[in-house]
Amino acid sequence: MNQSKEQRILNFVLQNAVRGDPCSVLDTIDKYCSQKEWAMNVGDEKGLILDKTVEEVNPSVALELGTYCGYSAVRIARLLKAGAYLLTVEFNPEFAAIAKQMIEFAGVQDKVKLLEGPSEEIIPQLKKKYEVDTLDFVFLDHWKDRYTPDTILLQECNLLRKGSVLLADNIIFPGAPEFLNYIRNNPHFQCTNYPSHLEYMKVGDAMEKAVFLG
Ligand SMILES: O=C(NC/C=C/[C@H]1O[C@@H](n2cnc3c(NCCO)ncnc32)[C@H](O)[C@@H]1O)c1cc(-c2ccc(F)cc2)cc(O)c1O
Ligand SMILES: [Mg+2]
Repeated sequence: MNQSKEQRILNFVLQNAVRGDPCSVLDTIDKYCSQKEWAMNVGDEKGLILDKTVEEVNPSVALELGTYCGYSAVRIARLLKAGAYLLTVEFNPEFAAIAKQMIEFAGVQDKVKLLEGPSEEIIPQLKKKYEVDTLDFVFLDHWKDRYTPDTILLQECNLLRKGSVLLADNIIFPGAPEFLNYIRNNPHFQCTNYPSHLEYMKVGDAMEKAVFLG
């Protein structure tokens, strides 16, 4: 059975990156996906916006929706302070298995909890089953039509507190128009747009930051 693209990305990392060095894992994925096979990692350009936001928030508890191969999980986890952790949610078992290996190879496994399942099932379990009080930072990068329902669900589950920061990928391409309309017209969120480019391409894209006002 021939390999998946995601398996090829992982193998390229295992063979070319430095074990325990998150930056080398990120650089190696970016090299593979810009030179050999495009993949939907947040990438190096939008990755810098993600980095700056994570550094600004300095979260104790972070959530990511849509792990995929683990690129942004490694990107976020490498910046977390001692004792802080990232919960990342992925419902495709093949991608989850790849991301697990990616996270372990990068050496950030002690800061990352990979939760396998659909976000709409996992979010309501975060308080009781995963002992979360509130979330300091949320990175949305899963199916674009799920950004809004999951943002509503996070509020319904009392997982956001005054100052919680959401960062959403792909505002322009593939686009999340319904989410943009929801979040920009919601008086409980203060929004900021960060223009950029689609990963590994010259196509325009953007990220949207939304601070929960309580
Ligand atoms: O579609 C994009 N991302 C989706 C990510 C999905 C990942 O997240 C997982 N996932 C999805 N929904 C859920 C869920 N809950 C919701 C469902 O129950 N719960 C848990 N996990 C979930 C999937 O299994 C994948 O691992 C995208 C496309 C382009 C793109 C640009 C240009 C092109 F030409 C083509 C594509 C660029 C990007 O940066 C992109 O992020
Ligand atoms: Mg994306």
